[in-house]
Amino acid sequence: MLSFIQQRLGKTPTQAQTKMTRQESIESAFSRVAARNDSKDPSTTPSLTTATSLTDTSSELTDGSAKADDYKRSSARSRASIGSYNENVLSAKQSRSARKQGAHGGKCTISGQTLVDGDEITSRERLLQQSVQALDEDWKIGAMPGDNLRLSTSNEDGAKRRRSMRLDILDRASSMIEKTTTVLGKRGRETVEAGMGTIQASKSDNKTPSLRPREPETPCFEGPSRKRARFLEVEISNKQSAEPGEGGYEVTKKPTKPWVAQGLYVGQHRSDDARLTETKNKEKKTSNNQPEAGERAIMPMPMWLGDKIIETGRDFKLPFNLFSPLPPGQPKPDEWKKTQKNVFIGDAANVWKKAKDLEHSTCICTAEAGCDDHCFNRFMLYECDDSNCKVGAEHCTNRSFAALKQRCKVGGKYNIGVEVMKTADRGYGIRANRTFEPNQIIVEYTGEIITQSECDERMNKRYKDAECYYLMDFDQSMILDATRGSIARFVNHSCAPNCRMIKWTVAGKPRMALFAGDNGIMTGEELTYDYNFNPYSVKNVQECRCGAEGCRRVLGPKPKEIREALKPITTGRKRKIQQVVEDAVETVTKRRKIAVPSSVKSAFAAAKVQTSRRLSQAGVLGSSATQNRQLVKKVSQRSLRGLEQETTTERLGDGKKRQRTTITYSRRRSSVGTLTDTKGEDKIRRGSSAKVAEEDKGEKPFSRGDSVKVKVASMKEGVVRTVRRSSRGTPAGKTIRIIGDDEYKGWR
Ligand SMILES: C[S@@+](CC[C@H](N)C(=O)[O-])C[C@H]1O[C@@H](n2cnc3c(N)ncnc32)[C@H](O)[C@@H]1O
Repeated sequence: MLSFIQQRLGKTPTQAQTKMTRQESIESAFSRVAARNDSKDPSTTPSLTTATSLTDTSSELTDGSAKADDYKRSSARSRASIGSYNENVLSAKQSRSARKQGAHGGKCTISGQTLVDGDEITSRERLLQQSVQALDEDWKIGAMPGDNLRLSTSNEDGAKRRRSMRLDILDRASSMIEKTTTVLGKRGRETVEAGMGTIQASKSDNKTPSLRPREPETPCFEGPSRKRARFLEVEISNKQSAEPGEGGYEVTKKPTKPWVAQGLYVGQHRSDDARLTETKNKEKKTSNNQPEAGERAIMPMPMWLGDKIIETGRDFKLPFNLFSPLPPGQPKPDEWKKTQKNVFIGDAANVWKKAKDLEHSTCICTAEAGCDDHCFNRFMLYECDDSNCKVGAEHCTNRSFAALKQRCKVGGKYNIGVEVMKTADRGYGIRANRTFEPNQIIVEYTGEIITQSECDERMNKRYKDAECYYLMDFDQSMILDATRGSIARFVNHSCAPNCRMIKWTVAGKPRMALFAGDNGIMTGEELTYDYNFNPYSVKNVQECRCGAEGCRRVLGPKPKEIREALKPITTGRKRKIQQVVEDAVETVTKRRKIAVPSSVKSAFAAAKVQTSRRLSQAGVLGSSATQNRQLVKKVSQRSLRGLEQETTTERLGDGKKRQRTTITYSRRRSSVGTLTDTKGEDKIRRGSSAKVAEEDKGEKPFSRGDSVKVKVASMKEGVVRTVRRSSRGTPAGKTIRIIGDDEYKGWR
C-alpha cells in the first residue's frame, strides 16, 4: 500500500515495497478507482472499464504505460476482484447514492465521503483507508454485523489482504446463529456453539492472513431476552441436580428410560421374588448375603425371546402405573351404599356386651421378635395396640388393622389395593390392584351391626325381593349386614380361595377383614374366600362357578357335610317347598347333632396340647397350674372358635368326687351337641344335653317340636348370608341357577 501511495505521490518505491501482496493489490485497485474519480482531466487519467474476464487487463487499462507496469504487478486475482467486488461496493452507482449525507455535506458511500470538493490527497488517503477497513471487517462473533467496523490502520503483520466473499456469508451466518441463541434453549445453544466452532475452523482453513488470529471466544449472552428468561426459569429448576460442566455451563443429564434396558423386569433384580415387596426382597438378599445379580442390559432379540423366557423366565409384576385393570365402560354397582366403619343399628348397641378382662392382657414379646407367630395376642387373634403390647408400633408386626387404616388414609388405587370388577358369570367381584404378601390384610368387611330380630325384619321386608344378601354372622349373635358396607361385600366364593375372612378383636371390638392366603396375591388376581355356608333350603343351593380344580360345584359347606345334610332331600321326588325346607332343617339339625361330637373331643384335646406347647414356648405360662390351665383352655377355645369346654366337679353320695367335662360345639348360634365325659365314660347326649348347654349359655336352642319358622330362623343365623333368593327364574343380569334334585344326585 505504502509503495503505491508513494508511487502515486511521485516517490520511487524500494524493491521490497514493490513486492505487492494480494492485499496491496486490492488497495491499489481502490486507489485506481479513486484516481479515476479524482481525475479532472480525462486525458491524463487511465480509463477504467469493467473487466470482462479474470484476465482482462486491457479493458481496465487503456492508457498510461508507466502506470500499466504497476497494474501488471497486480495479481490476476486482485484484478478479478476489481470487477467483482469493487464494482459492487465502490461503483459510481453506489457513490451516487444519496442514502447517507456526509458531515461535510458531500455524498457518502459505504466507504465514506466521496472525493467531490475534498482535498485530493487527504480524500484519497481517507478513502483508501476506509475501503481497506471495510474489507477487513473485524470478526467478532458476538457483535452484530457492522458493529465492529472500526478503523484498522494496520494488521499484526502489517499486511492487508483481500477478504473472501465466503467469509461474508459465514459472517452473516454467525450473526444469525447468534441471534437465534437468544431464543433457543440449552440444547439449541450447544448446537450453536458447535456451529460456531465449525465457523471458526472454516475461517482458519480459509488461510486469509488478513484475518487476525483470535482467541477462542466464549459466546457471551449479554442479558437474557424475554424469551430466554422463560427458558431460564425452567432450567433453574432442572439444574438443581445438574453438574457443572465445561465453560461454566451446567450439563443436565439426559433422562434415561429404564424400560428400554430392562423391559418388564424394570426395578426388579433377577433374584427378586415378585410376590414380595421391594423391602422384603432387599431384606432377603441381605440375610442370604446374596450378591446383586446383573441386570439384563438389553431385551433379547425377538427370535430368542421365547427361548429366553422358557430358560430364564420368572415371575414379574407390572408397576402399578402401567397396570390398567378395568376395561373402559365397566358397569358400576349402583345400589351400593358405602360405609367404612361398623355401625350399630337399633338395639344392637345396647345388647352389645363389653369385652372381657382377658382381652386386655399384655403380650410379652421382645422388640426383636416384633410380635411374630409366638405373640400371645396374635395367637388369640387380638390386634396389638399400646394398651396390650409392650413392643411398640415401631417393632410390632401385629397391627394389621392399624396398617390398613394408614394405607386407606393415604388413599389412591394402590393403597386401597382393591377394586370392583364385573365377572363373566358371578356378578361383581373384587380384584387386587397390587400384590399382597401372605396373610397381609387386604380390606375390612364392614357394615351395619344388627340384632337377629332386626335381621329377620329386614329379610322379610327390605330384602324381600333382593337378589343377593350380604349378611354375615358376626359376634355375640349379631349379624353384620354389608348391604350398606365396604367394598369387601363383593368378594366372591371359591372352593380354592386365595384369601380368608377372619374375625379379629381390635381394641376390644370384633372386626372382620379379608386377609391374603398363604401364597399371597398377585396384581390383577380376583380375590375369593370360602363362604363355607349352609344353604337353609334346597332352593338356595347355588351352583359354584369358581372354576377351581376340585370345585365342590355348589356354594356350601364341605362335601361330607353337605352330603350328610342333604341326604333325605334326594329321596323324595316332588315335594312342597314347605316340606323341603322342613326336611332340610331337620336333616341338617340331625346331622349336626350326630356329626359334630364325634370329632369334638379329639379336636379339643389336640388343640389343648398344641396351645399349651405354644404358650409355654412363648413363655406365657406362669407358676400357677390353675391359671395356666385356664389360660390354655381359653386360648384353645379361641383357636377352635366355637368349641367350649366346661369341667365341673360333682360330689357323689358315697363321698367320692366325679369330674364332669362338657365340651360344647357352638360354632353357630344354635348349639349342635355336647359331649359329656364322666370318668372315662363317653356319652353323647342329644337333645336334652344340648338344651342344657344352650340354656347355660343363655341362648335359645331349638328342638324337634319347634315350628319350621323357628328352625329356619335358627339355621339362617349360622351361615354367611350370601344366598340368592329367587326361585322364579333367573333375575335380570344375574347368573343364578337353581339346582334340581336330579342334577344334584349326579354331583354326589
Ligand atoms: C356376597 S355376594 C358376592 C358379590 C356378588 N357377586 C355381587 O354381584 O354382588 C355372593 C353372591 O355372589 C354369587 N357368587 C359368589 N361366588 C360365586 C361362585 N363361586 N359361583 C357362583 N356364584 C357366586 C352368588 O350369587 C352369591 O350369592
